[in-house]
Amino acid sequence: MATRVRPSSKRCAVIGGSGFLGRHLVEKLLDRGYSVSVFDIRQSYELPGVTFHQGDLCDKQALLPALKDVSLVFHCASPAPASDDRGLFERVNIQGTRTVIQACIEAGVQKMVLTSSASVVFEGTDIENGREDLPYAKKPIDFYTETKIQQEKLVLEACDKDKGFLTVAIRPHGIFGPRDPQLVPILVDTARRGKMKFIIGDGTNLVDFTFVENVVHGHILAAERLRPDSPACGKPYHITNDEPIKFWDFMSEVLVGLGYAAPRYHLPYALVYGLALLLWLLALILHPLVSFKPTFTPMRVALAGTHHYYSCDRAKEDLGYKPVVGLKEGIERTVQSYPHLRQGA
Ligand SMILES: NC(=O)c1ccc[n+]([C@@H]2O[C@H](COP(=O)([O-])OP(=O)(O)OC[C@H]3O[C@@H](n4cnc5c(N)ncnc54)[C@H](O)[C@@H]3O)[C@@H](O)[C@H]2O)c1
Ligand SMILES: CC(C)CCC[C@@H](C)[C@H]1CC[C@H]2C3=C(CC[C@]12C)[C@@]1(C)CC[C@H](O)[C@@H](C(=O)O)[C@@H]1CC3
Repeated sequence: MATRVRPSSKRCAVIGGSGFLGRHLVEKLLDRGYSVSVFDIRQSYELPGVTFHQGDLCDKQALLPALKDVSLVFHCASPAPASDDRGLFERVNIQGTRTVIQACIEAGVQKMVLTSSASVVFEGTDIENGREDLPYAKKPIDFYTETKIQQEKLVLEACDKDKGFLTVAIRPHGIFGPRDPQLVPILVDTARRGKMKFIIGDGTNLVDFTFVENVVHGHILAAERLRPDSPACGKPYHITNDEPIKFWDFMSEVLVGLGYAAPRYHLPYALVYGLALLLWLLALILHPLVSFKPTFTPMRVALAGTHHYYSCDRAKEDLGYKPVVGLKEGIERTVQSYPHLRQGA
């Protein structure tokens, strides 16, 4: 009888490895002596020690070669939240994740770490020091969040010690850092269009922003601690900088660091949220005739005007997690990394 070769524990695959978080994760894995397969719908760089497989994660036949001899899979692919395309989110985050799980089991993968999001419990109202036992949002604030909830449930439910397939989910919040295509570029674009003069609400709401290297550290700890006897099996973990900051202080530090003025004038939260909702509805109704994407979506306004910070005590206790880069240093390194987004550049 042919014996199955057990994949080497230092061989892993990163699905979504061409993305912002994915590439930082790949770089750290290489530093730690892993050999890495990247599976992504696009290839955005080349690195020695990395094998690229280009394809859609909804296609099992395309995935299987990337998972050959791999014992550990990180799944950090998702369509960008700004696309707000319900069909795409459902296809990739829900059906695609089912396909990823099936492909992993078929390929003999032993561990899977999902990048989920702390937003799976966020409904647009205050969350202060939220723990992982908060219920999933009953009314998720957008299609992205709705499908991230389904995705997390699928992955955690697939954890099966008897079959030797272990899963865990990492829930980061507000990832920022060099090469981020989202937070800093959108912020600067909004400032350049003269729309970052206003503070939504009283400006005292506390939020987690998490430097990308801390998120990577949380993923690797989870992967390395995931064993049949570990409390991490089938569980979600918040990973943050553990330094909640006022949302508008964070925005101001980044803007000022890049040479733009900090927002100064206050607008009532309910007014801005109502306007954002109206604009979102208008964009939906007019979609077949004209296409426009409002900057201030209900999700962004809710994130800008409420408390949303999370406890990472569970990650500290079960995974030995501790942030490796403080918020101040993270902001400085991020600002330095965007010379092309400076005022006047
Ligand atoms: N950026 C944040 O603030 C944040 C916070 C919490 C959670 N997350 C989660 O982290 C993960 C990574 O996010 P990111 O910010 O690096 O995004 P990103 O857009 O930079 O990376 C996502 C990657 O997924 C790939 N991808 C998308 N659809 C695919 C498909 N059908 N098949 C194969 N590859 C596909 C993209 O090409 C891209 O390279 C996502 O799951 C996201 O939900 C992000
Ligand atoms: C126009 C201004 C009011 C705000 C400009 C900055 C925003 C573009 C970002 C501020 C907080 C960010 C954020 C996300 C996207 C970009 C912001 C809205 C996420 C929604 C991206 C997806 C993640 O899963 C969410 C998470 O749980 O971490 C992010 C939350 C913060």
